Amino acid sequence: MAKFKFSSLLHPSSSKPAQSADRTQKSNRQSFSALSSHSILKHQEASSSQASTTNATTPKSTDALETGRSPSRMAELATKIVTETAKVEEYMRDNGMELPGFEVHSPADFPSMPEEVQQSRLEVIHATSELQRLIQGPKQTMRWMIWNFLDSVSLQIIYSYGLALLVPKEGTISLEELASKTTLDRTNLARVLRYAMTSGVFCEPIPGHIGHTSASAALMEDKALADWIGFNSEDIFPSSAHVLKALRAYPEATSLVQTGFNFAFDTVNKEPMFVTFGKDPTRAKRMGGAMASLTGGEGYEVSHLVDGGYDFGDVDARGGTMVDIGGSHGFVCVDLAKKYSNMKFVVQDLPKTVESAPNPVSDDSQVAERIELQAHDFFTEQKVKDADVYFFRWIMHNYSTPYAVKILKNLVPALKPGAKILINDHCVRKPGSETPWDERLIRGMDMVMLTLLNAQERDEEEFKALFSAADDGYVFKGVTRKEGCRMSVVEAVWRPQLVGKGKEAAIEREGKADGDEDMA
Ligand SMILES: C[S@@+](CC[C@H](N)C(=O)[O-])C[C@H]1O[C@@H](n2cnc3c(N)ncnc32)[C@H](O)[C@@H]1O
Repeated sequence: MAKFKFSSLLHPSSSKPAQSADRTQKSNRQSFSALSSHSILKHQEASSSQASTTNATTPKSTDALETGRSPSRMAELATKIVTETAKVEEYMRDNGMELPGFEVHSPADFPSMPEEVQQSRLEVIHATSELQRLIQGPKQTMRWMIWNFLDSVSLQIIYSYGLALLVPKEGTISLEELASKTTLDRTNLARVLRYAMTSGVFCEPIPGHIGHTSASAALMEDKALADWIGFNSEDIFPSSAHVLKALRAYPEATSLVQTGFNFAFDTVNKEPMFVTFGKDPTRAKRMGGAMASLTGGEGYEVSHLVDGGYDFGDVDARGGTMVDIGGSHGFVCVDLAKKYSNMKFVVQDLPKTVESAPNPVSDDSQVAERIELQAHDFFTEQKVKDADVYFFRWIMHNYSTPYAVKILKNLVPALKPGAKILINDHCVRKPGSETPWDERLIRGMDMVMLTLLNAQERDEEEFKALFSAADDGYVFKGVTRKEGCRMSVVEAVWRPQLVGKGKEAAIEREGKADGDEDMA
C-alpha cells in the first residue's frame, strides 16, 4: 500500500489540545456529589463542542476549499478517515509493524499503540461507521440493520461444525471435500460460508475452493475466541430470540429464572443459567473461555486495575487482606499479588470452580503463598471477617437489584469499620458521553445481561442506590475509571457509626478529608 502524502493543510495541529483536554477529563475521579454531574457535564460539553467545532478541528477537504462551500458531514468524515489512517500507518511503518490485512498470515490483533495513535485509530473506527450510515441513508440503514442476526446464524453453523478447523491453514479445500467431513451438504455449506465471506471470514480464491482469511484463521487458532463465538452463538443468540417472550410474560424482569435464556432452554421457573451451566461442564468451560477472551480484549485487561486502576498501597503497607468474591481461579489476585508484596488474598467461588483452579495458583511461591482459594456462595453470609477489602469483579452486573442488594447485605456481619467494598464493573455514563464504540459495547453488554439473567449494567446513581438499599452503614465514595479502560471501580466504605442523624454532613466532611482513620 502506498504511503499517504499530505500537505501541511491536512495536518490539523489545532486538534491536539482539544483531544488531550478531553482525555484528561475522562480520567478524573467521579464522585456521587455535584462534582460528578459537573464532570459528566463537562465531559459532554467537551464532546459536543468537539462535534460542533469539527470545522475548526478537522481539515476542510481540498474540494471544499476550492469551491468555497462548507464541507458536508460526509466530506468531513472522509477527510478525517484519510488523515487519521495516515497517522496510524505512519506510526506502524516507522516502528516496523506489520500492516493489517485480510490474508491468512496477516496479524490477528491490531498491535497496541501509544495513546495518541490509538486515539487516531478510534477516530477512524467511529468515522467509518458514521460515514457508512450517512451514505446508506436512514431507510437502507434500518432495512439491513435488522439482518445483523444472520452474522450470528452463519457463525453459529461455522462454530458448531468446527469448519475453521477443517479448512487447511495453507492453500484451499474443495467444497465437496469439506462437506464430506461434516453432515452438511455442499449447497448448505457453500451458502453459509459465502455469507460469512461477505464479512471477510473465509475466502474462495478459486471457485468451489475454500481458504482461510486472517479472521477465519483467528477462529482456528485462538481457542478462547472460538469459545467466545460458541458461547455467543449457541447460548446468547437463542436466548436473545426469547427476550420479548420473557418480557411479555414477566414484565418486571428481575428473576434469574424468567429470562430469555430460561425460555430458550426450557428452564423457566426451574433454574438460573449458572445452575444449568454447572450441570454441563463442556458448556461451563466454554463460557469460561469466552470470559477469558473478553477480559483479554482491549479495554478489559486486568492490567487496567493493577496498574493505576485502584491504589491498594495503604492495604499493602499494613499487610491487609482482600477478599475477591466470585473471583474464579484467582487470576486478578495473582496479578495484584505480583505488584503488592505484602497483601494477602482470599479468592472465593463456587466449589466446582475452586476445585478446578490451578494448584498452586501461581508458579511464583511468594505470590501463591499469599493467596487462599475458598469455596463460598455469595448468597450466604460472608465468612471471612474483618478483611480490609471486599472485591467484586464482573459480579454485580450479573444480578438484578434484589439479588445484588442481598449480596451486599451478606457482607455486613463480616465488616469492620473502614472496610472497603470495591465493585469492578461497567459504570454506565449518560447517553452520548462515551465514544461511539465504547457506548455500543457497554450498551451491548447491558442487553446481554438482560437476555441471560434479567441483570443490568448500572450507572453511578444505581450503584449508590444498591448500597443504600443494602445497609445504612455503607458510605458511597464514588467511581473511578482509568483512561483506555471500559470498566470502573465503584467504591463504598463501611462506617456504621455514621448511621442516623448527621450522616450526610459527616460523609461530606469525610469526603473532604478522604481519610480512612477507622481502618483497624
Ligand atoms: C462473570 S464471572 C467473574 C469472574 C471474575 N471475578 C472475573 O473478573 O473474571 C462470575 C463468577 O462468579 C462465580 N459465581 C457465580 N455464582 C456464585 C455464587 N453464588 N457464589 C460465589 N461465586 C459465584 C462464577 O463461578 C464465576 O467465577
